[in-house]
Amino acid sequence: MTRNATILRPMNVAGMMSGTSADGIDVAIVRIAPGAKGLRMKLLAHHAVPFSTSVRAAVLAAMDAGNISTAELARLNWRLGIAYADAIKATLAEYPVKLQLIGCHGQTIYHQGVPAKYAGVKLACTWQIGEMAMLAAASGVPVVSNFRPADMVAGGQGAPLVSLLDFVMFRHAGRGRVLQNLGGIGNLTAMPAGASLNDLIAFDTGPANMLIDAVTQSLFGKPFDRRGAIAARGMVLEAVVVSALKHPFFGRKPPKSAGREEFGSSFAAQFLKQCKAASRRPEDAVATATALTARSIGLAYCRFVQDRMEGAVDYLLSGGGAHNATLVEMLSSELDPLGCKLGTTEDAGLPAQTKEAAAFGLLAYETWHRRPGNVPAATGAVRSAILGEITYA
Ligand SMILES: Nc1ncnc2c1ncn2[C@@H]1O[C@H](COP(=O)(O)OP(=O)(O)OP(=O)(O)O)[C@@H](O)[C@H]1O
Ligand SMILES: CC(=O)N[C@H]1[C@@H]2OC[C@@H](O2)[C@@H](O)[C@@H]1O[C@H](C)C(=O)O
Repeated sequence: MTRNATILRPMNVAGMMSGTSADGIDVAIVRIAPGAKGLRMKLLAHHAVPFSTSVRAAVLAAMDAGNISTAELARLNWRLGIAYADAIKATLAEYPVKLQLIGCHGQTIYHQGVPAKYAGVKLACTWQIGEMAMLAAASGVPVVSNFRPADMVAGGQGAPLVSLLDFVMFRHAGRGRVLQNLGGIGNLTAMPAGASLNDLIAFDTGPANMLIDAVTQSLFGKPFDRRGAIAARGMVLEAVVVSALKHPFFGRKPPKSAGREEFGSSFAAQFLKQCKAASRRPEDAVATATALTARSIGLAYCRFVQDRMEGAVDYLLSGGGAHNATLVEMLSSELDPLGCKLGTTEDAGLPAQTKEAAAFGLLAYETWHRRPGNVPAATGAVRSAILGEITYA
């Protein structure tokens, strides 16, 4: 397959995402083709491959690490390369699609979207790891990866990048739409009815499942609160929610991005301490973490989005948190009174668990055609940029 800067060709592209929850790798194979009104995308296959316990532990340790050896990072980089290679092989064994390209996000182990002083200069930085030579060799097709730095060099926060897919797949001429992903971190893309790419509002909303997972693991020894069953039995500790919402991230104006750096182990430890001081029932802590996610999203919508939307608004959820019934119910209590009709991306054609992976398929397609993939209105970049680098098979 040769690369062509001007002629867009239909392609089968696999997007691969392993996110801040560190639960595993989502693979979405999409058919992307030019159409009269822009690109058209169709989901051909989706496969989720969980990380093994040891890989998950290594990823979490690297993400929350104050201290990690270079040797450990190098090994993890290669181990993740093997995990991505295994994930694409498993997907293609189940869905034998003729692939032409892969877009692999890699695993974020550090993200600092805002410049800070380091070694005599101010810089922002981000790092997604996973040895892509493994993935290219295993799949036999070129792999686009390392999407975030080019946006940051253009003055953006390097995130969120999913906004382009939100625009391509979900914009609506007559209805406002908010796309809310509920991964480890939550993010939203808001599009007023008939919006152009420059009219988007997009930013990270704070923790989605990250805190719920940490609290559930610590108090119940389970990696997540399946369907929100534990939270449903608990009572929300209002004072703890109010205190947690004082974290400066929530009040900061977009563009903004977050990660375990803000809402990882030390935030969870402090939150748990407050919950334990307020109640002896562990399910109350899970309910309170779930309420914090819902409340922070409601507040973000009020503060940064509502003014820009007119008329009916579809609020479409995606990501693993869309399966948490208690979280969805709490979100509904926050958002219904603000005129938002809650649904999932599935209602508009893309299953909740596939959206982020599909986004990296689209971004790879754009890079392959030497077209920009960032949305400056979302990341805060001063210009658009072609994202990523290519590893050939
Ligand atoms: N059935 C379920 N019930 C409740 N929660 C669930 C369920 N399935 C998944 N989740 C939650 O979704 C999380 C994974 O979501 P997802 O894969 O969308 O996140 P991610 O891609 O790792 O994160 P990010 O989008 O921040 O990069 C799990 O850690 C869990 O908390
Ligand atoms: C640095 C990084 O990996 N950020 C992720 C993370 O997970 C969710 C949220 O924080 C989002 O900003 C981003 O991922 C999605 C795919 C994005 O860039 O749109």
